This record gives sequence, C-alpha cells and structure tokens, in this order.
Amino acid sequence: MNDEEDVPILDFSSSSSESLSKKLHQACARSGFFYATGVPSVLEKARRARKVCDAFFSRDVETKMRCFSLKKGYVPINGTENAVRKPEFHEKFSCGRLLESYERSNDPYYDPNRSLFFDCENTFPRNVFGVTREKGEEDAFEEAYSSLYREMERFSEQLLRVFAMSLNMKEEELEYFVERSRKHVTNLVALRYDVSRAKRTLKKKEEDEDDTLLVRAHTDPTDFTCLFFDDERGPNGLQILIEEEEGGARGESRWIDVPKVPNAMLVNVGDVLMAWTNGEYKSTRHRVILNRNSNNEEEEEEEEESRLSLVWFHCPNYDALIDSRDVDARKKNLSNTTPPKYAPFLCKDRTHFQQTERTKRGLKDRQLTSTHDTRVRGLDVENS
Ligand SMILES: O=C(O)CCC(=O)C(=O)O
Ligand SMILES: [Fe+2]
Repeated sequence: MNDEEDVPILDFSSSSSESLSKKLHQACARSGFFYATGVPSVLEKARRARKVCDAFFSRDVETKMRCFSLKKGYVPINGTENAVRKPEFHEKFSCGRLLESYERSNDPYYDPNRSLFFDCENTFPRNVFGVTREKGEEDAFEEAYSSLYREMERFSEQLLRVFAMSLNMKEEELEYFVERSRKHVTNLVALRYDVSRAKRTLKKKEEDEDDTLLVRAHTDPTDFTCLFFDDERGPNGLQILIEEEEGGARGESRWIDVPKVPNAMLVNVGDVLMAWTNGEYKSTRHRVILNRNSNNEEEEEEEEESRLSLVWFHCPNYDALIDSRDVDARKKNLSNTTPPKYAPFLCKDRTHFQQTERTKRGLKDRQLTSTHDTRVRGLDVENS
C-alpha cells in the first residue's frame, strides 16, 4: 500500500455525493486520516490566519505575553506541561468558542461554574497584522482568526453529516452528530515549533529516539481534528502509524510520512469518533519527527527554522453521550452491527481538557504514551 492510499484525497465540493461518503468510509476505516479538497473558502481563511499567526509569533516574548493564558491565549516555550507536544520546543496560541455574552449568561451549559470548558474567555493579541499580498489589504489578528473559526464551524457540520451518511445511517438520522455538536467544544490552536532549538538540543546529546520527536506518538481525544500546514513545506515531519492488516504479521506496524498535498486540509479521526463507531473508524497514532534535512547547513546558519501548524480540535457537546449502540440503532442495516467494545461515556469525561481536573485529583494524564502501551488510552471498559 502506498502513502496516497493511506492518506487519500477526498473532494468535498459536493458533499451529498455517494462516492464521497463511500471514500470517507474507506479512509476512516483504514487509517483514519484523509485530505479534504474542494473547500476553497476554508483554505483561503486558513491562509489568512496563518499570516497573522506568523506575524504574531515573530514578535518578542514580552509583547506576546500580553495575551498569556494557559487555556485561551498565548503560551510561550516551556509555558505548560504537555506529555505529547514537548513544551521546550513549541509555543502556541489557543482560541475557544466565540460566544456572544448573551449566550454565556443565558444558557447554563456555558456557566463557568458548571464546566471547565467555558470558564475562560479568549484573549486576542492586538495590533498584529499580516499583509495578504493578493489584495494588498491588512488583516487584524482577531478578525482573521475568528473568521477561520466560524468557517471551521460550518465545515464541521458538513463533515458530521457526511460521517453519518458514510456510516449508512437512515435519511432521517443524518443530523445525529450535528445535533450532538450544536454546543461543540472546539479549539483552534496555532502551534509554532522551534525547529532550530530542537536541532541544537539534539546535537548536544547522545540521542535516543525520543530526542528526535517534536510531538510524541499519540491519538487525539476529539471526534475529529483538522490540520493546516505551510503550502510549501506541507506536514513536514508528521507521521502516522499504519498497523498491519489482519492476516499480516502480528503486531507489525510502520510509521509513514503524511504526504504533502497542496490546497488541502488534513483531517483525522479521534478517540471519540472511534468509540462512537465501535472501532469501525480508526483513531490512528501520529507524531511529528524532527526533519533534519529540512534546511541545508548554509541556510541554518542564517535563518532560524520553525514549523507552524494550525489545528482545529473538534469535540461534540460536553454532555453528549457517546454510545455506539445508539449509532448502530440508527443505521439502515441493523444486522450489520457488532457487540459494543467500549462502555458508553459522556464526552466531557474523555477529552483532554478534562486533564486539568484530573491533575487536581492526582490522576495521570491520559495522553502519556510510550511506543509500547495500548494504542488508545482511556477507552477501555474498566476505566469508564
Ligand atoms: O502540529 C502537528 O502537525 C500535529 C499536532 C498534533 O498532532 C496534536 O497537537 O494533536
Ligand atoms: Fe494529534
């Protein structure tokens, strides 16, 4: 199997098409990773958001720290603990739901005392501009970032409907996932990895495998995640673990590079959708390796090297019940269902935002991984 089959390209320009839903099913059941094309307005907004992020990250730390916030704002290098993305090699800007104040105050779902998902407001940088060359106009950070956020909310609804179609759900049930995501818990995160720093650290050490990673192997605690990369460099070091199919050598698996596809957005299935589909859709392990050949020596002397990815983490409503039997019961062909592998759970009990609460209670981070542990953490029955 080649990389293009492992990460197929799906055209979303006509989302009602049967062939899209078939291909989506294949992709999600095989590697859980695919590229979405035919989404020009998403890509245009992502390109603008990247520009303002570039402009923001290039500012000095003191300026960036004006919008410091561990949850919704800027986090500098070494600013937080994270078992997956190494804190010493990345800084980030994180943004949550763009709620109107009347929504916050009138709906108990958003009550900050009730949930830690909405207990903090966004903190946007001020006076950051990124020149969009084509039009010669300037974008303010908040405007560009929020407009991608809203576009991703729209695309997510479209995608959730196609997920329902691809699972062969009945016509009248195609809103099943959308309905459970009306008050979604989402984060749009800009991650800037300091590649030069990681390379310098690596040179000074006896390296082991972990030293060559910017992001350790993990699965996402979302229903799905979308990623945007630099047009020229592409996913630059992002790899996914392809497990040998049944009949292949037991336990055999191999890391493959996610191929570069211009004008496309990468999408991957997370743990929540895997549980919802009773394991039919795969939440595949991925990691980011330090691409040591990405700059030649001369350039390295002159230019600091970095890697910027924009990541849309999507989770359904925090009180959504994730129960594969409920999904199965809405399918056209009821005889195709399998006994549930995962105990039903509320979404809020599984997402990694919940780790803040777990840490307070002295519980281990579910994201902690090693190359030898079980493929997906936290979804086992006795744990729920
Ligand atoms: O930055 C990337 O390319 C991947 C990040 C990632 O997988 C994550 O944060 O979950
Ligand atoms: Fe991830």
